[in-house]
Amino acid sequence: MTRDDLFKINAGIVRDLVTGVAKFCPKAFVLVISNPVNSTVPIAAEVLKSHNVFDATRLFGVTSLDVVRASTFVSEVVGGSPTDYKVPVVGGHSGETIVPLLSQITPSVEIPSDKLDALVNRIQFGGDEVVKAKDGTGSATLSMAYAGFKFAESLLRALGGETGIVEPTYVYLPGVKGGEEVQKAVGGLEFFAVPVELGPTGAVQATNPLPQANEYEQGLLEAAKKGLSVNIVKGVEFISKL
Ligand SMILES: NC(=O)c1ccc[n+]([C@@H]2O[C@H](COP(=O)([O-])OP(=O)(O)OC[C@H]3O[C@@H](n4cnc5c(N)ncnc54)[C@H](O)[C@@H]3O)[C@@H](O)[C@H]2O)c1
Ligand SMILES: O=C(O)C[C@H](O)C(=O)O
Repeated sequence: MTRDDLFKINAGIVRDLVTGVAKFCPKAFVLVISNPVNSTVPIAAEVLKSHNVFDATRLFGVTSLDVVRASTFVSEVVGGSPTDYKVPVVGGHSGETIVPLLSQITPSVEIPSDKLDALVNRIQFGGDEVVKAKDGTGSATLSMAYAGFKFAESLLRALGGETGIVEPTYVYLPGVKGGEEVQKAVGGLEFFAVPVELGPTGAVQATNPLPQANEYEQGLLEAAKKGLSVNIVKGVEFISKL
């Protein structure tokens, strides 16, 4: 089962939960982790829009697990510990829409060219690997819990006034400061995951790491854009065609 296969079940669940948010707690911060995140976040946005309570700075798709996996798999290739590396991962949260920017790892590391394709593939399809191994009994539940906790904790710290907190997250670009620049760089897509600075009001500033992407990463981005545009339309139409 792919994340997209989950659409049929989860689209309605997310729609109904977010309808509750729109009606009863419209100022809530909504962190969507249910798959397919690429489509469930657009569904949440459409529901909130239809109730005239949409604020893009309060809606987040949780993509932290891709960054957790990326730093883990990078450390397996170059040595050290996962916590030694910060790997920007942009795009979406499924297969080829997950784009690790390995040229921007900090501290900078050299990935041997004969290991590059396999490493990128493992980062993109690590979640599918787990789903397949669990054979119908769920997904990467514990790592998802860790990723969800990590993101929620960062947001709570930022809401509490701590500064300089940046997390990767899948956001509605036109509604977040700095998002329009990213949107231009991704051919007009409305949703895309980039590192976002969190603050007392939610998403305060999206950063755009795309201009520094190398040729290899530009190729990955092209494939991601195609996949994402289909996923986003699917989410939006699920609500607009009701
Ligand atoms: N974004 C990520 O990084 C990430 C990572 C892993 C899994 N996921 C997604 O998280 C979701 C949960 O994964 P899991 O492995 O824990 O699945 P799971 O099947 O183990 O658990 C799903 C839970 O949802 C409950 N549920 C079903 N319908 C519901 C409803 N209408 N309202 C409220 N709860 C309902 C079920 O009772 C069950 O406890 C899936 O959509 C999965 O794809 C996301
Ligand atoms: O639930 C899935 O399909 C996989 C999950 O999104 C993951 O990244 O582990």
